[in-house]
Amino acid sequence: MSLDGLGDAFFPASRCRHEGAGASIDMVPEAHRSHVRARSSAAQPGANKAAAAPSGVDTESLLPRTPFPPAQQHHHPHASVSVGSDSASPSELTSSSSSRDSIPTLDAAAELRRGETSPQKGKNTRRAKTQKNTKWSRGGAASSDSTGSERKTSVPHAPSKNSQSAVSSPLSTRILQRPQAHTQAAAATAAAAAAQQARSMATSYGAAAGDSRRGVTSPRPKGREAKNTFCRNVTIYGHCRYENTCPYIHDSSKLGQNENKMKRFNVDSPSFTPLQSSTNGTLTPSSRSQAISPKAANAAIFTPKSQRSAASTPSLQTKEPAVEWHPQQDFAEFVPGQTFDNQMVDPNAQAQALGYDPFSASSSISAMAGAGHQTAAINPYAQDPSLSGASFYQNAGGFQSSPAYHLYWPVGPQPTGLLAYQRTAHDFFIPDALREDLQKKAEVSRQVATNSAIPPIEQFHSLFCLDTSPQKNQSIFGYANWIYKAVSSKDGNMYALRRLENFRLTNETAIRSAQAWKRILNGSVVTIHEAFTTRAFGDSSLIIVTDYHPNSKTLAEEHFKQVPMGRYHGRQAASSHVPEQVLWGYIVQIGSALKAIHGSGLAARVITPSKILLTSKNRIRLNACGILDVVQHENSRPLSELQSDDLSQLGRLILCIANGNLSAHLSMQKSMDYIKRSYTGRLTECIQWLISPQPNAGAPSSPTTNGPRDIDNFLAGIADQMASVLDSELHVQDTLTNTLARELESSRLVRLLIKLNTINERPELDASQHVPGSTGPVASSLWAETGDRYYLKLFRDYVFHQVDANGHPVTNLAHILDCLNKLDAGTDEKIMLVSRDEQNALIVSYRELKRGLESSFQDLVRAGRQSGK
Ligand SMILES: Nc1ncnc2c1ncn2[C@@H]1O[C@H](COP(=O)(O)OP(=O)(O)OP(=O)(O)O)[C@@H](O)[C@H]1O
Repeated sequence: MSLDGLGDAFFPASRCRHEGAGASIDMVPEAHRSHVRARSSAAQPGANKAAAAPSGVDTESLLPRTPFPPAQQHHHPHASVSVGSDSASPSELTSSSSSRDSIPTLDAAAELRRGETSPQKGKNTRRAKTQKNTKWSRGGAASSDSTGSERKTSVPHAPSKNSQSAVSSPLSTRILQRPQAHTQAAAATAAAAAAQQARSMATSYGAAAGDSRRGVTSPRPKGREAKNTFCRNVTIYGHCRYENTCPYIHDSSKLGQNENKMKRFNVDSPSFTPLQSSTNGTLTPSSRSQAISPKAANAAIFTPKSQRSAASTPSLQTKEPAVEWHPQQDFAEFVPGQTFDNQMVDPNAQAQALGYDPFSASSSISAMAGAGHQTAAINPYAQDPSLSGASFYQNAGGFQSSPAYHLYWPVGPQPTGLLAYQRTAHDFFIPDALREDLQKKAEVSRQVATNSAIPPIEQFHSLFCLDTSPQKNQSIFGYANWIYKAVSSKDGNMYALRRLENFRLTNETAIRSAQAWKRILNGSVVTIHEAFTTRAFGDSSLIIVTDYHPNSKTLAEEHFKQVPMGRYHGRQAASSHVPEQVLWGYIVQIGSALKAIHGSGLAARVITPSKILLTSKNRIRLNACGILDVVQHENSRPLSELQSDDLSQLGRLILCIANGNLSAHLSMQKSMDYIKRSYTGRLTECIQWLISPQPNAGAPSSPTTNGPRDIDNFLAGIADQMASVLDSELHVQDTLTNTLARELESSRLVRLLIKLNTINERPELDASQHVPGSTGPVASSLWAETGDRYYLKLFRDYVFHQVDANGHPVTNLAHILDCLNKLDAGTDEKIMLVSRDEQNALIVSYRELKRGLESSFQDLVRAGRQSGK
């Protein structure tokens, strides 16, 4: 355990190092060094020469002149440091934890000595030699390589032989820095002792040493120091054999009461050093560079104050390597909303917190300790099986109201002159017209008739009548016909069922003629699936099953609508001019349909405004094809005649639409005059060619006029218009593709929101479920309120619950989209998350948040799988 992190956390300025005196400075923990330097500098400007001495300078000779004794001046094996303990200045730092001093100075002591005598030698070798030859020698006579500093050596009650190498080095090193007066006294006392006695002391280390050391007693600690200093023997050996006489504290609880209540900040303040899970699953202290930054995944567990309890968690002490002794206080769990004082007076709770490591529960989290962002292991776009059960239907089973089409409708003029990076809210969503069209289709598709008396037919159920008028026109098929929307129980799809009332099937082959129409798969033809007769309606009805195109209307409804109410009831609505491009679009689409139909040896036979569906803007489909083949099976005309009639019907259709009059073909000359006046000669010529009764009239605008009157010749004549229509359709396709790509972005954010809401404030999942191999008691903190989840909770507030300076809600769509997009990308940008009680402010990056989101969600998925087993 290094104190570097702690030192950095509280004393960032102490990071600067003095090159020349590195050995001596490294003896002192970072925090102490900073303080000691400050004090020394304040007391005597020249004091810092020791620290600032260049390499090669005899730092030892400088040390005794230091007016203010360094932190290691304690005469006692207790490594605790109380610098300037008689000062109550808040800026003073008091280290009450002896452990902090002991371990970091072990190697440093050797470093110092190596620098003094034999820089070439290895650390361990040098340290052993120091202990053997110089440490316990007194007066210099007994030591062959005693130095001035070593003659000052004085170690009161040494702990034990076995621990000599581990403990004596730092002690001896500290003695090097004793004040001049004290060392001189020690030297005088030592000079009075015989060399044999000195050797005996060196070998009988720990045995009745107190007597022999009385002559060189260290200065007794000041009362307040002793009160505030924990006995090092207890911390190292578990007990102090001199407890009755030892002035230091042996009860850790008293330590907290005596000292920590007085000093809010000191080097033993709760550590911000995160415990990182290494690859083998053990905890290691974070590196110096990571001391204060709250790395989301690996930082100490965050437990809101309200969630924290003293419920025990397994101790980490048993996991620690024997040589790395960690003071319990160093591993305090960071609890938002909890003051440092509270943590300090409860060392047991902190010790219990050591063993609790929610992060080791997830293998994915341990991967976070790595420097790389291991996103490859997690595919955020993969379909989670846990999500597969989600309903696709809005308001399914609940109250159904009309979709809120107005939600995104632009109010007022659109802003102009936006810069390249500026967007309006509408830029993030699909165009309003398309969205409304799709939503209406979905709404119409779900329409059901309550208390419907329409019976199910074969596999079709939930029949819903699509007819808009109760008056049925029998002129087309010779039968009254109705059309229903129905759901097939075979495949669950919706179909349109056209029923011809009172149809009597006299010839079986008649109904088989519908089979040929099943092969017509053209984008401009409503596909026929089957035909059958039924008596489900109480009569003999012919049923033609076709594709269902929700929210479509006929060309008759589009261009020849009747005014339904008022004095104009029944009258044809005033015609509006139909653009020529629309007419060409109709011609090309129907031409394409006829090409497919005629190519299959069939004829459409019904090309009339009421039997052509407009399924979306300018998108038409021939409807009710093949019905006449069944109904007029025995009175059928020659195919060539029927196919030529298809072209004539197409001509009349365009003529009527262009004139805005369903009976325009009855006054041909007048209607053609209107066409000539209102449209180009190219369209006029095309219409004339279509309605011309001559069988060999050539092709419209074709170089030769001798071609046959068929669909191929017709399409060749309008090739230029077909290319134009094809190009506009390609543009439409591109636009839709871009819209789809934009929606893909929205679906990304929806996935994020799903995960975020699945994790946030989940009440039932306890953290203890995710500690693999945990034998300790049940963790007290709720899963959703700790670790990564706590960050994510604060992030949710940051994104959605922002308020302005007056506390009013901020509903900034740009902010929300910005945050979610950055979270999805996992950027390195850092944000500050503030707890709701404003007692904690955490700085995290989107990258860390993303890792936490993914790992937390994986925790949930795993927990769900486990419960399913
Ligand atoms: N395959 C279909 N999919 C969806 N809606 C359809 C389908 N076929 C027809 N419709 C709708 O059903 C309604 C009635 O269609 P239909 O073909 O009966 O026209 P109509 O105006 O009633 O003509 P007619 O008076 O000659 O029966 C129209 O609004 C039409 O849009």
